[in-house]
Amino acid sequence: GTDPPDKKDMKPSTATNPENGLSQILRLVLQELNLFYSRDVNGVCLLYDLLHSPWLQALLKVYDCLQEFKEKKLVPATTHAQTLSYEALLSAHDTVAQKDFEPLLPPLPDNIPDSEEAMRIVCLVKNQQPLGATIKRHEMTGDILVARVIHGGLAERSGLLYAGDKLVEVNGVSVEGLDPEQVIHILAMSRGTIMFKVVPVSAPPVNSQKMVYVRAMTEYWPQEDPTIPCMDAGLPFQKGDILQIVDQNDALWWQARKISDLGTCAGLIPSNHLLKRKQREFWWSQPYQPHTHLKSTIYKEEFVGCDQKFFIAGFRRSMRLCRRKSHLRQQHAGVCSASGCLSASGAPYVEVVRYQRRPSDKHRLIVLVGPSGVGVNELRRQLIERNPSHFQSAVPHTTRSKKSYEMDGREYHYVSKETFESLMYGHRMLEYGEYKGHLYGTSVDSVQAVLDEGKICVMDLEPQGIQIARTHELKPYVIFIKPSNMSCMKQSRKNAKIITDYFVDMKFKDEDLQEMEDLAQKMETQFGQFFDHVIVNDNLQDACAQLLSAVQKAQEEPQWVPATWVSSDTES
Ligand SMILES: Nc1ncnc2c1ncn2[C@@H]1O[C@H](COP(=O)(O)OP(=O)(O)OP(=O)(O)O)[C@@H](O)[C@H]1O
Repeated sequence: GTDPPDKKDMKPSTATNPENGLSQILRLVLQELNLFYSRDVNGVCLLYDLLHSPWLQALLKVYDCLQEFKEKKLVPATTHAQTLSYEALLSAHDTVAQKDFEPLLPPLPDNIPDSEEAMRIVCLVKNQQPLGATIKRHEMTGDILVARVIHGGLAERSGLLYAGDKLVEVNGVSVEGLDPEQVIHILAMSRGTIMFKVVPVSAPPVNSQKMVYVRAMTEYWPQEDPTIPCMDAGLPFQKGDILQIVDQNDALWWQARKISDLGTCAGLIPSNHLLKRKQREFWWSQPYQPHTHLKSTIYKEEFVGCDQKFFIAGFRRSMRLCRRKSHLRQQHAGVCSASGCLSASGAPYVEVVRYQRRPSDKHRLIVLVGPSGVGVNELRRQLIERNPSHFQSAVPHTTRSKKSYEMDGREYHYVSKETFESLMYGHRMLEYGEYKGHLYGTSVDSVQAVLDEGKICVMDLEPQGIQIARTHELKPYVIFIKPSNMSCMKQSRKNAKIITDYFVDMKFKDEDLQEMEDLAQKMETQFGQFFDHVIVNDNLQDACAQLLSAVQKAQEEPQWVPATWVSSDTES
């Protein structure tokens, strides 16, 4: 026949690629044999089958691999391994591979009753984590029942314990007549394998609900809630946390995980209904505390930013003072309850979905919120200044008359009181207030006008206005500008001046900084659930860079938004 493949072909670089070497040769031989096979040459079929056999191919691959390692100078991992040969390694591998590492379970007890099918023996191997099930005593029968099985816990993963199963024995000890605490004690004392004898619940609960994600509009601390069925199983959360609700079977206690911690076992949280009830009870239990007036004497000058045409709108002194005044009024009136502001509907949880803005969608409104003097306007100004053709403020409305140097639609939209009020009562004003006998405010339409131009509208809003802005048409992304700690603020605001009503620039006093810190804390407590992002404004440059990056992410990356914002888009 044909010449064997020459030596050069037979010595391919096995050291670099074990796919070559002998396997390569085998492939070549097979190719050639294929020619004979089709011509039906005697004995060729036999040889063909032999060379095709999987064991020979596998053997050759092993040989190639060994050859590759033979050429390398292998360094033993430990001194003990120095004397190991390949054979010893392979034999060790085989011994380990053949071993059964499943836990050795104790034999089933002999005294299983006749009604055997009514009992289930469940063996769980306890490790560091909790068993992930809670128990309770049946009020009438006194039976110890599995109250709930926590998602992602050991019991749930075993698939052998269900809520409603009746516990008969734990590690051979009858639980009849015992308190749940005594059973817990037995469990706590047990190590390794725990054997439960249970009477299975007749119809194990099926969780047919779809998994939902919610934003917590309030905070919850299981340690402070004496009504939680099992404190250790509770999931604490803060305002604004995104939770994955995995089980809503119980009307009072749901099971949830934080999206920042999805790998863990779920925890108990009060259901929507229960949490609402708790908040009502808390609210009524609070003694009446009139809100203290926030003394704020920092007033800014009328002509700030007047010479810089692109950010004239929304930076004017009257507008800012009016905004501040309205904030003080609302604080004084106690618009938000002591238990904190919830969503517009008062729901403690709001269903959310991931929203990714498509390039054809309008930009999301960027709302900056922060205590007076923290630098909201400074940051907004710097952002717009960076790229005025991309970022813009909304032009506010006012009922005051236009000054000679002003232009309608540039500094303000100058409108009559009637027009202003019709916008107000028609819920077209995101914020409004009165200053020196005139009305000032920013309308939804002004914001829309910026968005319609394909720009990003950046506005400064008092926190009370956030809820009004939270609509599917604006899809606001709220950034909280927060002061850093007092000592840092003293340092960073050393040369900063605040413009007062008296046309004299003044340095920040310690009281101003303290007031800012207190107000920031109040804002976070009352409105933290609405904040999509928080920036600490210590170093101005850093804060500007963070703002730019947050604004870009808000527009380009998926974000959690209320589900209604997205479903309204689909419907319209
Ligand atoms: N990180 C910072 N470092 C130093 N100075 C700052 C910083 N941020 C802001 N400032 C200065 O602090 C002063 C107050 O800031 P700004 O006018 O932006 O306050 P504001 O939050 O808009 O308050 P208001 O509600 O009174 O309008 C300004 O002079 C500003 O330049």
